[in-house]
Amino acid sequence: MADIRVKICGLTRPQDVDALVQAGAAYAGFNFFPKSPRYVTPVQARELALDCPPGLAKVALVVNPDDALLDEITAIVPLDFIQLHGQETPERVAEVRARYGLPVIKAVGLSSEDDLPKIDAFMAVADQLLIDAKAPKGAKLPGGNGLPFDWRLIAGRRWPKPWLLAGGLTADNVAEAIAMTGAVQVDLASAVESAPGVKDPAKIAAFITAAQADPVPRF
Ligand SMILES: O=C(O)c1ccccc1NCC(=O)[C@H](O)[C@H](O)COP(=O)(O)O
Repeated sequence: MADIRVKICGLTRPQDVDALVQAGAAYAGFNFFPKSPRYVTPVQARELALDCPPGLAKVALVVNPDDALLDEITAIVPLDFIQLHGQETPERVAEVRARYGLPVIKAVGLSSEDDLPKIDAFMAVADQLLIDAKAPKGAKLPGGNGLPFDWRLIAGRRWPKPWLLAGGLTADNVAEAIAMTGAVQVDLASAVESAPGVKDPAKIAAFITAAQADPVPRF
């Protein structure tokens, strides 16, 4: 079994936490973006986070949050990471890290080579990066759109900090995505749902099995 760590984003119900634990996920993401079908209030997230056992890291996903929102969330939700998934600057990433004393995962959206310099800029200040597909123009959500980016953009690249591959990953394509990019951590939201915001335990288990399957040797 390959040592691939899986983050599932957008849990909304207690049974979602159970499904992650059963399947062996490494990270559970709680989404605080109000327009998302995966949105949870801080009070709901607290209940879910309290159900997470040690070994399942709890991540708060926020989009361009002000301090008031982060104060509200961090006051009641036990967290292991803050994930910044908007247009935050490197300076804001550093500020959030310092103010809340939590490691920050910064999402970076890619659609072309022009986006690659952002990776180095955020590597310098964030604890981890989440390398995702850039949301299409006019999309309602800045992430969680179920769309992959061209993995060849990052094939063969290596960075000094941990990172997660995201964007349109499914049980059918995750092995190829890992083989092409060298990712050891992967993140997804939509492909493990039966409807937007409703996680499906069978899809979660199938995805994690596929992600952690030993790679087929290529001759
Ligand atoms: O999932 C959302 O609804 C969402 C809303 C606003 C900002 C980010 C959001 N998701 C971020 C994630 O970390 C997703 O897991 C990532 O973008 C991959 O999503 P998917 O392509 O659906 O697997």
